[in-house]
Amino acid sequence: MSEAVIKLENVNIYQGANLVLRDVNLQVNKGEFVYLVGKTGTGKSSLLKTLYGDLPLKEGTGHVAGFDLKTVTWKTVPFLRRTLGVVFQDFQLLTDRNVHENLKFVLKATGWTDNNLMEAKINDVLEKVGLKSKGFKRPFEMSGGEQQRIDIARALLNSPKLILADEPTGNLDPETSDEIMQLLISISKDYDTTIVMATHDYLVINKYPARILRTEGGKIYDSANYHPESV
Ligand SMILES: Nc1ncnc2c1ncn2[C@@H]1O[C@H](COP(=O)(O)OP(=O)(O)OP(=O)(O)O)[C@@H](O)[C@H]1O
Repeated sequence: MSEAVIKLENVNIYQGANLVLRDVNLQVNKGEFVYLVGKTGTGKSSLLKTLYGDLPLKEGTGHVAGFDLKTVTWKTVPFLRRTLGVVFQDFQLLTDRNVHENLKFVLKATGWTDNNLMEAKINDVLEKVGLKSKGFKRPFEMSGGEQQRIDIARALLNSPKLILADEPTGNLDPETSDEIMQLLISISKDYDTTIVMATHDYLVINKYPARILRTEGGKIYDSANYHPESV
């Protein structure tokens, strides 16, 4: 049987008093790659924030990577975040440290203490993203595509079950976007990692077709529920 990494039932998502998405029922399984599309302001980021515990779940039930979103508090949210990797459009790397130091900072902040294990892990993730020789560089000495790879390397540090990516190709040229997509897809395949990727990039979606969640008019439409033969 497929293992659910995300399961939302009858969820209503609010920003303040505003109901942004209503009656969300969604299951995403281990190793699945899913796009999240929709016009600006229709709730893509709000959904992602709910999944990583940045927006509290007020109505409905939700489970992410084994965590019950209803019971996640400010005390337990760091544990949820450790089982997730989050990748943003703007890379959010520390500019005063080189790549290696950026990655080590995250490992220490998430409870790693053994220096040898940390070094091995940093090597591992840099190799996966194809930047093994760039550990000494600072973020501003790297191209946008390289910075995005580092951001992905950072997301991989704690071997996440789920990666949430908010427009990871948003600032990149088509060729570099393509390379980042190939990297994300290979991560999903090689590590059986579930990936949910918010994007406006239809070039990417057409080239790498996958299940699509679309936010529109306060609802989520799921291509997995679309069966033309039953219409
Ligand atoms: N911090 C906030 N406080 C109040 N309302 C917010 C907040 N963040 C977003 N909203 C509102 O919630 C709705 C959904 O926003 P959200 O950022 O989830 O959309 P989005 O689909 O991710 O948009 P984009 O494609 O521009 O990133 C919008 O009406 C927005 O104005």
